Amino acid sequence: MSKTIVVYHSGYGHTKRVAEYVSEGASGELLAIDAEGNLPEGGWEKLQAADAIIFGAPTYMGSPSWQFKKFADATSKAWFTRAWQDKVFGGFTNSASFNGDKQVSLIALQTLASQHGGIWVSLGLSPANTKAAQRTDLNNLGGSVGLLVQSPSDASVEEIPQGDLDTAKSYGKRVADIAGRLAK
Ligand SMILES: Cc1cc2nc3c(=O)[nH]c(=O)nc-3n(C[C@H](O)[C@H](O)[C@H](O)COP(=O)(O)O)c2cc1C
Repeated sequence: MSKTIVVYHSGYGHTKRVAEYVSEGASGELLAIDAEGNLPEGGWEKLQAADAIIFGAPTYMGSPSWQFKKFADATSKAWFTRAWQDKVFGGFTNSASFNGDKQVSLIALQTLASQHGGIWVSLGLSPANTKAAQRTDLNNLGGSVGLLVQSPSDASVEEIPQGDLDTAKSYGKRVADIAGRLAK
């Protein structure tokens, strides 16, 4: 079985809840970036041992949070030795607006994975974009590069649309399944 790590930052808990769904789908392990942009003790070793790494960050002012960016810059140590070459990668972002410039964050995560020589996994779901589509549907936000989640600005952590959370679980499973196939 492949080993997936979901490494994420969350300022107010919403992205953390999304990360939990992604991790559940992947049968993976969560690794939180703290409020100072640092990993806990042993975090880098966990990432090194993973077959798949899934990046997660809230979109703040049109890009991943600065704490995630601090982590991203710190991955340059792994980059120098090509330590993450050919690992499988995925990524997700969560923000308040339906659009909210989430795609900018997602492309930043995809670019980070590519800098490391990683194999990026797309969302792999058709969009639910008909008149009948609802927020309980899978991929109602119509993502393709990776996972998009919308948490309304006045929503509690428990009020994130269920369709987005189900999409998160499905995406985590997809990344882990692909990592499993490549690990054979
Ligand atoms: C500093 C800051 C900047 C934000 N910028 C955006 C933004 O550019 N687009 C958007 O849709 N939401 C934006 N939001 C809303 C957050 O993305 C949203 O509340 C998200 O659920 C926060 O996730 P978290 O609870 O994991 O921190 C911003 C929130 C903060 C605090």
